[in-house]
Amino acid sequence: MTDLESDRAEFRSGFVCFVGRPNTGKSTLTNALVGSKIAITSSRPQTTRHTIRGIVHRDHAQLILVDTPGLHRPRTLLGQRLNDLVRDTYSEVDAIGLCIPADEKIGPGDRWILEQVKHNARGTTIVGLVTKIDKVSKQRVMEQLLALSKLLGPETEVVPVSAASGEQVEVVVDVFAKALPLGPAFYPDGDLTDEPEETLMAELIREAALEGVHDELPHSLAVVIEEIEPREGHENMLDVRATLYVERQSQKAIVIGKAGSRLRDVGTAARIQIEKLLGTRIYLDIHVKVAKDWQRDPKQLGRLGF
Ligand SMILES: Nc1nc2c(ncn2[C@@H]2O[C@H](COP(=O)(O)OP(=O)(O)OP(=O)(O)O)[C@@H](O)[C@H]2O)c(=O)[nH]1
Repeated sequence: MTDLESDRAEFRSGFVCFVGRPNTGKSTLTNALVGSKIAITSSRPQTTRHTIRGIVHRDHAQLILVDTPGLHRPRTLLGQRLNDLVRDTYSEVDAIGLCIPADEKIGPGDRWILEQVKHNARGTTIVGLVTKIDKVSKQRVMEQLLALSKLLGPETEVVPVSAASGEQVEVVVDVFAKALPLGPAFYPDGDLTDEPEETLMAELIREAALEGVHDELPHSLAVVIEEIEPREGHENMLDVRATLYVERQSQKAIVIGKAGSRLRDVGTAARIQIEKLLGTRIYLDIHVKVAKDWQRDPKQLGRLGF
């Protein structure tokens, strides 16, 4: 065998997802691994909605990261569909990373998620990840690694990592790579995500609209990209028209703000992110509409892409 052939014979590729309570650093770790902002992150829990794949290319492996929304008790049809989606994801991946932040005690929520994973993905490799290690002392990291190892059992690997500082990120890649089946890459080098750009644009607008708002909004907010067109008379500039759906008039007022000031800020923040994503200037026009109880209405859910 030539060197190249033996390299190919050793190549591994497959699907990985990170699970854990809200705010445990799953999206940030995804971004650190992929090296580009593709999954939404925010300081607020439960903002990750769509199954977004980021692709990690290395000489010896390709990891396709599937970012799932957090599991939670379903109270609406949307909640139910999100949970179904998460469970399907568990059973389809090759390896699952259970994220536990270094600065929080392991609790019933973590144990419940582990039960769900074990129940829905028998035989799938589980890796324990102690995240945010930059936030605590080495001693505390050690204690958390031991606690997690005790929870997962002696056969399961546990890895400390900080997505913020980058410490151990490559170790995480290697540990997951080992868990993947031998086989060629699924995606050509250079592809970061197979989500259509429209979905990513909608996510960026949603993320900007959620920044700094209170608990009730996250699940009441959906964004649809209505139209993308080249701007007339402007080379290299796009007109993007988006609709931001809320469920109630009161939420519309929150999103728009006094004399439209908040919506303007949301538009600016989203525009900057979308321009980075597309590498071109855009003119972003966001309309806010009330779609009453869209979370409970199958027809509206379908239209909004759920
Ligand atoms: N210091 C530090 N903060 C981190 C690290 N990783 C994530 N964070 C912060 O923790 C918060 C939550 O991170 P996310 O990546 O959004 O968490 P998540 O698990 O995807 O959250 P959900 O989408 O709600 O499920 C954010 O404020 C991040 O900036 C890390 O390695 N170090």
